[in-house]
Amino acid sequence: MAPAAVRVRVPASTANLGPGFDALGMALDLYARIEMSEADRTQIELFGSNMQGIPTDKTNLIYKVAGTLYHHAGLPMPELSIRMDSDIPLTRGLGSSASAIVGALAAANALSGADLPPDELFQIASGMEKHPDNVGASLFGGIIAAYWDGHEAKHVRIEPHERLEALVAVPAFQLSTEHARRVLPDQVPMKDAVFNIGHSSLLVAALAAGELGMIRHAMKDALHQPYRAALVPGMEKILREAADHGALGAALSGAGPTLIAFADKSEGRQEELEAFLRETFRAEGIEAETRWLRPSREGVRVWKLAGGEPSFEEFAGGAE
Ligand SMILES: Nc1ncnc2c1ncn2[C@@H]1O[C@H](COP(=O)(O)OP(=O)(O)OP(=O)(O)O)[C@@H](O)[C@H]1O
Ligand SMILES: N[C@@H](CCO)C(=O)O
Repeated sequence: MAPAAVRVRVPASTANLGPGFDALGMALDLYARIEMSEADRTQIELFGSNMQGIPTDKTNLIYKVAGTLYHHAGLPMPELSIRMDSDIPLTRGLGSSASAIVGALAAANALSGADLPPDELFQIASGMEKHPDNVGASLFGGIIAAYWDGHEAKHVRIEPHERLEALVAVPAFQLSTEHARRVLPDQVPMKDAVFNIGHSSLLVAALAAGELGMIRHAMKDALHQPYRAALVPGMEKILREAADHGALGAALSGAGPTLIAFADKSEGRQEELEAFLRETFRAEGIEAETRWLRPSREGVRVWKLAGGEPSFEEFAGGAE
C-alpha cells in the first residue's frame, strides 16, 4: 500500500576521482533530506542556506523529477507537498543536482507505490544527469565504477577502505557543470586517452584492493582537469603538491570548483593538509571552506511515514 508521506536522506558525492571522468564516484557523509506527500495543491518549502535561489513552483527540479517517476511508472502525477533541506552546497562539485535527482526519484518511487527496483532508478537518474558517477554514488553509497552509453548504465560498487577520509575545500564561488563541460575539447590525443585508461584502472584496483598507498600514483588525469584548471585558480598547485602535505591523492571534485584531497586517517597530517589547501586558495584571493568528510557507505535511505514521527525540522536536524 502506498504511504501517506515519505522522507528520504540522500548523500552528496564526488565524481571523477581524477582520472575516472564520468565513470567514478564516491558518496560522502553530507546529506540532503526530502519529505514528500500528496496534496490538494503543489507546495514546495525549502529550508537552510543551501537552497537559496531554488524555485518553489512546478519548475523545481524535485517536482519535475517526481513527475518523471510517475510518468515512467504509468501513474497519474498528483499535486505534491515537498519539503527539502540540504547540507550540500549548490553548484560546487559535490553532486547537489544528483542528490536532488536521486532523492526525488526515491521519494516519488515510495510515495507512488511504484516500488521500482534500485537499478531502474539508476537508469532513469543516469539518463537525466547524462553521466552515472554522481547519481550512482548517491543511490548506492560507497564508491561506484560505472558507465552510461546513452541508453544503459552499468555499475559495480566498491566498499570504501575504513581508514579513507576526504578533505574538501569549497571555494566561495559557484561553477556550473554546464560551464565546466563547455571548456572540454571534443577530441583528445590518443596518448591522453591511454594515460587515463591506465590511471583509472589502477585507481579502481587500488580502491578495491584497499591499497591506499597506490592512490597517489593513480589519481592523475589528462582528460578534464588540465582544461578546467583555468576556471579554478590554485587548483594546479593543489593537485601537484597535496601529496607532499600528507594527501593520498587529490582531484577536482566533480566539475569543480571544490578540490578534494584523500587521506589515511591513521597518518595524522590532517591539520597540515587543511592549512595547505586553504592557504593555496587564499594566495589566489579565494576564500575556501574546508571540511573533513567520510565516505558514506549508505546511499539514499527511504522512510515511509505512518504518523507520530518527529517534525521535518527535527528530521533535518539529525533525528531519524
Ligand atoms: N535541491 C535542489 N532543488 C532544485 N534544484 C537543485 C537542487 N539541487 C541542485 N539543483 C540544481 O542543480 C544545479 C547545480 O547542478 P550542477 O551539476 O551545476 O552542480 P553540482 O551538482 O552541485 O556539482 P557537480 O555535478 O559538479 O558535482 C543548481 O544550480 C540547481 O539548479
Ligand atoms: N563527471 C561530471 C561530474 C559533474 O557533474 C563532470 O566532471 O562534468
